[in-house]
Amino acid sequence: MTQPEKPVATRLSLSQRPRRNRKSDWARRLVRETTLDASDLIWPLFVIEGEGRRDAIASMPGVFRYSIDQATQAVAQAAALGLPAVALFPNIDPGLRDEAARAALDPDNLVCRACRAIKASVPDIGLITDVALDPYTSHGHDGLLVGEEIVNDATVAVLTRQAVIQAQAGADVIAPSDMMDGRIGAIRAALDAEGFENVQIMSYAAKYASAFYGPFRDAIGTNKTLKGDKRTYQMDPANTDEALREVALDLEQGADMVMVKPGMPYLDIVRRVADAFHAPTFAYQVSGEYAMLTAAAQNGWLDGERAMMESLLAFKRAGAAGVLTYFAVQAAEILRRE
Ligand SMILES: NCC(=O)CCC(=O)O
Ligand SMILES: [Mg+2]
Repeated sequence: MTQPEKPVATRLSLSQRPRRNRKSDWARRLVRETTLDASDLIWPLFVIEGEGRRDAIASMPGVFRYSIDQATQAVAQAAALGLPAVALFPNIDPGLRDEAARAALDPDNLVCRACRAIKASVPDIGLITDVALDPYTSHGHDGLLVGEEIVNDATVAVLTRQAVIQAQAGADVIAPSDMMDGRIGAIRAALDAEGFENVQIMSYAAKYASAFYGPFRDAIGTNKTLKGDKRTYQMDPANTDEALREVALDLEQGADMVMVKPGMPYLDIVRRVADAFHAPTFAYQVSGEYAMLTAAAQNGWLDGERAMMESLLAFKRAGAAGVLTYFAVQAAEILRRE
């Protein structure tokens, strides 16, 4: 066999060598365009009745449903790590779910009690509550079901009341995730009329009918009850201009912040929304995204920490002001260490 010839290197005459700016850690830090900070992260957490409970969620390893006492402790820890806000999602007793979502309007429901407890012991963290009916309906939909239809305007009337009750319980930010038309304006008017003009609205403005919500439905217990799908109110994953129209409407109606959901598969939408409106734009890295990354890491197929931090940075690079992520506490711990 003949020996392969050794290639002869000639020095290329290049005026630009982009690798120069990558040659060392300090050089990379010097030219870095995007940074990630604990202040960019919002932690969604699940609450459940009882005491001393931290129930594991099988499809979301490392995520728990907390009874109010445990949630309060967990939120105190989140505040100490510098997280600016948490978002509460209740797992309501199945016996309290009905067609009319009555428990959503009970000022002593799980979420309202959790708000009061958290506000009393961790006053300096932002408290975001979810406005939608899915945790409270027997059919698992975000709105009222009449025949086969999720009825818009009657649902908005309930959501408006739900928002006021949450504000009364101490919520700092109302986050409607239901995708009914006109709910932002109706909620803004009701909050103002009740003296809550300083309560913010973070609108789930472009929320897609996505397969990536599966583990969340395990967490709040709607996977088994949900009848049909949510395609008559959540957006078609094929659409992008429509997201801009949805965001425009919510901003006109009084949204202070807007959200795109899911996150990673929709970074193009985040970028378009951020560029078009220059309004605080958030992304929700949803349960299915968390589950994928965590499962791959647990199998040793991904470096979990690096993949997590890279995914969070990607939201910032796409133009997001911040990210709702189940990784918030883990990521904040890493950021503190660095
Ligand atoms: N309204 C909140 C959600 O639907 C969250 C979905 C997820 O994390 O999969
Ligand atoms: Mg809308």
